[in-house]
Amino acid sequence: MADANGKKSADRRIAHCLRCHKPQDNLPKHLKRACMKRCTPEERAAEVQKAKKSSKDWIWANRSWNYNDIVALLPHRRCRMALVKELLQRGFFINNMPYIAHSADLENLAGDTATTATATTPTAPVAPAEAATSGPPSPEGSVSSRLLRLSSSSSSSDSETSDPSWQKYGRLVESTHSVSERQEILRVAKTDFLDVYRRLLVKKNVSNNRKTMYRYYCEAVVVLAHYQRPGVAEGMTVQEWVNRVPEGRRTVIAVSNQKTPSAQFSLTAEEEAWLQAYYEHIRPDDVGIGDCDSFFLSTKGGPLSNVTSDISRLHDMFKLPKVASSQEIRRAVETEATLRFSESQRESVTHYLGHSTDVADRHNRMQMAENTVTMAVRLDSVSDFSPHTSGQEAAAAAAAPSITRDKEFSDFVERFPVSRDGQPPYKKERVDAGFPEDRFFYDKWRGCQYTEREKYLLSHFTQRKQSAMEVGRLIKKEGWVANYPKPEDILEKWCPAPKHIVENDMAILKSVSTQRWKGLAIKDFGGEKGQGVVATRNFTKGDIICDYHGKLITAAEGRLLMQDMQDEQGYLLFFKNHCIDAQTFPCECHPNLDTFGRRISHSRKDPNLKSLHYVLRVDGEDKDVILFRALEDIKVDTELKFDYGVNRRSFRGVGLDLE
Ligand SMILES: C[S@@+](CC[C@H](N)C(=O)[O-])C[C@H]1O[C@@H](n2cnc3c(N)ncnc32)[C@H](O)[C@@H]1O
Repeated sequence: MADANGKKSADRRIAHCLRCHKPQDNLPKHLKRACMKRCTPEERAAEVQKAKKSSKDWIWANRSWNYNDIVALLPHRRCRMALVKELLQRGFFINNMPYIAHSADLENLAGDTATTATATTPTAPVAPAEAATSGPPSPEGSVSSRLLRLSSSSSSSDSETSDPSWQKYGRLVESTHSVSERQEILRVAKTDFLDVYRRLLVKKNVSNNRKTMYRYYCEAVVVLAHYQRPGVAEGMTVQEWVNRVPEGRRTVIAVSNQKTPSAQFSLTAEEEAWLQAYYEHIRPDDVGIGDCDSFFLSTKGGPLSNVTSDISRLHDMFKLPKVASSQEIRRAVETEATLRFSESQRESVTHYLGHSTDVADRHNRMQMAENTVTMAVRLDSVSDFSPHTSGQEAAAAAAAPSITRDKEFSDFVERFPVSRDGQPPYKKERVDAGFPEDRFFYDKWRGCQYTEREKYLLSHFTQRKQSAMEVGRLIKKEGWVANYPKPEDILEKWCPAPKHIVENDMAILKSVSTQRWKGLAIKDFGGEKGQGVVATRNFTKGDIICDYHGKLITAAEGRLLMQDMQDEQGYLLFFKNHCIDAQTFPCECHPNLDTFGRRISHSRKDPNLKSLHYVLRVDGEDKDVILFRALEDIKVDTELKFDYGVNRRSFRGVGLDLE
């Protein structure tokens, strides 16, 4: 130990002088000669202690950065990567930095600095504003081959590749991601998984294969994201699931069965919702005659016999190399823990990983739940699974039922109302307002915004399903740069609008009023049939095509008119106790137009339109309107036809398409 007089000591360590801020390899000597030469030995000794404590505290608390915090501080990627590079060069550690981000970001950074540090195909962007979605696995083979590689062959790369800090960076990437590497399947399969999840929530059809993939993924969450033995997923019972305990922002599940030592792990609200979706929407289909009590069921209805193989199959499905054993991932976690945590924390890690059989006896249940959550949160720093939830993912999460945090979130949105065009609050604002500093509410807020934007986009397409390009144009017009649905997703979600929406849709009201309907043309078919209407663009089933324009009279008046026409229906359309009379051409209100509705032909055998009654507020008045909806997808050039509900007599016996 160095003493205050600066005598040589075996324990002399470099510490910064807190007065001149310079590093000193012999601080007592430095203080005596420079910064505290007029002070007493006791004062210098106290200063040395203070400086040492300061060094120690700094190392404990400040040498490691969380990549997510850097993202919050520096949303702009270039600035962020410059800081990341600088921090790494200065020997800081950065946790939660997905290696995929390294590759892509480094590539960009390399561009900035005219280096050719090569990174293989990035599969997912990572920053929140950069829409995190996992793409297909890189064709380049093994996970490690996809880790950052610094090229040494390129001529222009010399400055960077020979820079030892870059090489150090490369090593760092490889060494810090051994756990996250093993979790790659969770990232790669997540988009597909969430797609099934959303479908389950809205009760859309999901194929059996996709359901199986979903179950494999849930098993992988338990084993790869929560480091549990496969036996835990195999042995977990419905009873144990039902009795899960909410604890803070997480949910704790205790599993005790003969297959494996007792285990307890904690899921985030999102993960809980995923497993609940399996439980509610997939598992019931697999329950066999035996009514097995296991939470996860094989498709034959029995308990799972080999979760390791299931996870392996999940890797096959996404063309990823076979996963390492769950034993290995737990070992990797322990190694990380050795580097990062104190001794007592490491002991808790061991318990969390289920290595100890006496966990259940050591604390009461609540205490255990609390410890489990603390441990799980701590272990999050080891993993980079789900570091960023994209808007779409967050929307799914926001829609998901959760037994935790709902109340808190309503306070959050009261404080930070969700708006279609606003921004979620920064971390500082969240913390200042008394909310947790993690991203849970932030992500959920973005999820709600995403849902609002989705609704907004869908509301624009009441009359007909647009093309992806048209949706894209609207998104661009709104000026959204992140957290918005893909046009293809909007198209997939599109469905014919319900009556009350149609009746209040401004675009439809306008077309009814002006009689300008797009995508239609009147064509002369000649002969007895005369004129008809053809599509000049493709329509989708459910699209509103046009109305039957005419004068509204009573059905009795309509029947009188028919008698005058020898029972021919002509241009009269009956509905309920009413009739629309379109005999007069041109009509008084549109003297220069040949309106489409009255020209549409009849077909009982093969109609592609259906007439429906609506009450629209046209020019300030409620108006009974007959709108035509497409009964099927209609291709360009197809003749439009609806069932007049008439017989041969009404066509003077010449109806071609009559029964
Ligand atoms: C509402 S109008 C349709 C437009 C009419 N074709 C025109 O040229 O103005 C109804 C009349 O069209 C003719 N029509 C409609 N559908 C037909 C069909 N499938 N075959 C033959 N004539 C048809 C009948 O003469 C019928 O009375």
